[in-house]
Amino acid sequence: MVDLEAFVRGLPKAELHLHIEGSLEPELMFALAKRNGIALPYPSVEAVRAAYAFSNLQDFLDIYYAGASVLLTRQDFHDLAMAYFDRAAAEGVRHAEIMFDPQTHTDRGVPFAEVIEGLLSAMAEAQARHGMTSALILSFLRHLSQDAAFATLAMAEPWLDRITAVGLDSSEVGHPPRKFEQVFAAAAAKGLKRVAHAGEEGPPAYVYEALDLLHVDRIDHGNRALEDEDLVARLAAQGMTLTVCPLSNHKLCVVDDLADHPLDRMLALGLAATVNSDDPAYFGGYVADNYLAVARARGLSRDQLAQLARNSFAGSFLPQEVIASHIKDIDAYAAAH
Ligand SMILES: Nc1ncnc2[nH]cnc12
Ligand SMILES: [Zn+2]
Repeated sequence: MVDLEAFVRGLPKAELHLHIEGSLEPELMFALAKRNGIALPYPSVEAVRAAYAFSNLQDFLDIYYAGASVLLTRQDFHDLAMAYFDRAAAEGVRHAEIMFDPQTHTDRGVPFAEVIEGLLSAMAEAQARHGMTSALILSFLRHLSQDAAFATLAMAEPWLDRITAVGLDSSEVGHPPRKFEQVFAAAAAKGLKRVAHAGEEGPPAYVYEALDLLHVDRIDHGNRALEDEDLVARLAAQGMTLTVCPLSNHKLCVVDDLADHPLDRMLALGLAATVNSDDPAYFGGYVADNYLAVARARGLSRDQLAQLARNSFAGSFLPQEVIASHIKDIDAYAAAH
């Protein structure tokens, strides 16, 4: 029997909650800053890492947006995404649905085309190099206006056939899903799927709004849904996928201690929970690290880990027959290990 780490790394997985800007490692941040002649407010890679101590979501977001300022050209976005795909492929990720925040870049004068063309070329290379499939989720920044989100959707128009879904991220409290009801309806009318961060720091009411007003296909995080029994029952009955991010939850103080993480409680309640890395360069681990950390902290069984991996494909936007084939691979892997 292989050890737990080897089991987790070999387990076929999909990653459903990954901000590509959050995979910018300090080493690449420095390399891109140099390439683009940008001065960073940190003297070294070690100083950047030392700054990654957060007491809440906003603390993190301030540093995350500052870090993204080194990304200027399509080559930068390509290199960023390739670094993620290479790492993810090496730890058993067969499919990744990655979020990107166009407004973080277009508001600095970086053309939308530079961002998306760099990401799309990396996605094609990941398929060729690793046989890894991927999809793009265009995320609106919720601290900005719905009009700004509409302008972003308009910019994306020439690429809509290569964008799978829209998402909603950034500062949650004070920016409820209802603020984006019309732009999500417009995205749905264009055939896009919908996801939204809800219940990370925001109350259960925001999860209800994501369901009832944004008509989401997945909830990103969803931790605070556990405060409302009726909501839990509804999410379970609907089979709504929750993209849970254990190391992020710990680093952003959504949970005080990983030993108190509710992941296995979610599974026991019948929720379709999955494990994801959110912003791996900032939170200290990629997806396998998240599986491992929560498995150790909560004493999860290999059956539970395999269930989480099945949930990741079942909650993806892949065609049903492709999902079924990945789940067959997980069944065979779990039986053999
Ligand atoms: N965990 C998170 N919550 C909200 N917005 C984000 N943007 C990047 N990571 C995020
Ligand atoms: Zn996130």
